[in-house]
Amino acid sequence: ISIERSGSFLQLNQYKLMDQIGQGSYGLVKLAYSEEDSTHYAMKILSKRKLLRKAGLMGRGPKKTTSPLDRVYREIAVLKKLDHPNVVKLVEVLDDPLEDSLYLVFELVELGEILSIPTEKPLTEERSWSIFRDAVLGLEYLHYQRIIHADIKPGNLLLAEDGGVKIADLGVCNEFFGEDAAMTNSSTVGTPAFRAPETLIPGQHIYSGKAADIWALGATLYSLVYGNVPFMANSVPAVYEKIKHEKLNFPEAPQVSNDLKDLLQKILTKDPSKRITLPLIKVLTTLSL
Ligand SMILES: COc1ccc(C(=O)/C=C\Nc2cc(OC)c(C(=O)O)cc2Cl)cc1
Repeated sequence: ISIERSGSFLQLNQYKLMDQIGQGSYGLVKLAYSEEDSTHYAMKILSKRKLLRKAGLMGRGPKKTTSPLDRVYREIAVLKKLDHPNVVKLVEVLDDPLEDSLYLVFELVELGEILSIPTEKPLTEERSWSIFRDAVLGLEYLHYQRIIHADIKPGNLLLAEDGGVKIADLGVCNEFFGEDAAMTNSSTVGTPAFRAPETLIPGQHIYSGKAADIWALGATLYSLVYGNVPFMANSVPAVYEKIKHEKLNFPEAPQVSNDLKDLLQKILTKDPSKRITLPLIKVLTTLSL
C-alpha cells in the first residue's frame, strides 16, 4: 500500500481519507474518497495489534480458538462472498503485512445509522415497518448463507439515500454448517440489551443462533418505535434479569398499532422454541404493507 500525506489528508492508494464517520469497539470508520472513480466509500480501520491484544485479554480460560484478528480475516472471507441489497458491500481490503492497520473499504451507505437510542424522537411506525422489512430480508439472506450476525441492533443498520437499509458489522458473526448454529455464550455475545434470554443461561448452554438473531431484530424494532430497548435497567446483570423474567410491556405513548405490538409479542417470546421464525415474520410484514 502506498501511504502518503497530501495536505491534511492521509492518502491510501487511490483513497483520500476524510472525516471519521463511525467508531466502536472494533476501531473506527472514516469517509474515504477515491479519485479513481470519484466516489466516496466507508473505510473501516482496524489495528491488528489491538485485535491481538484483545485476544490476550479474552484469552482467559481455555485458549480461544479464534483470536479477534482471525475473526476479522474470517469476517473478510465471509463478506467477500456476500451480495445482497440489504447487507453492506465490502469493496476491497488494504492489508499491508508490514503495517499494523487493516483497512476494509465498504460501499458508502450515505445516511449512516438509522437511529441512535435512547431517543425522545423515535421513528414513525411507517418508517419502522419499512426499515424492519429490509432488515428481515438482509437477515434472511445471511441465515441462508449460513451466517449468524450475532449483533443485530439499530447501530448496525445503515440507511441509504434511497431509503433502503443495509445490515453492517459482521465482525462478530458466526458461520455455521447444517441447519442452524449451535451457539454457546462463550463465543462473541453481542450487545447486552439486545441479547435473547436463552443466551443468558449460565454454563455451556447450547442455543439456536437464528432464534437469537430474530430476538435481537425484535428488540431493534421495539427500539425504533419506542425510542428505547424493551428491557431497561441501570446495570447489565439487572438488564439480563429483566430479559429473562420480565413480561414485555408497551408504553402508553407513542401509540403503536396492534399489528406491530402483536408481531413484537411473537418475536420477543422468551422460549426460543415458541418464538416466531423468519418465514412467518416475512408474511406478517408483507401483510402490513
Ligand atoms: C453520517 O453518514 C454516515 C455514513 C456512513 C456511516 C457508516 O458507514 C458507519 C459504519 N459503517 C460500517 C461499520 C461496520 O462495522 C462496524 C461495517 C462492517 O464491518 O460490516 C461496515 C460499515 Cl460500512 C456513518 C455515518
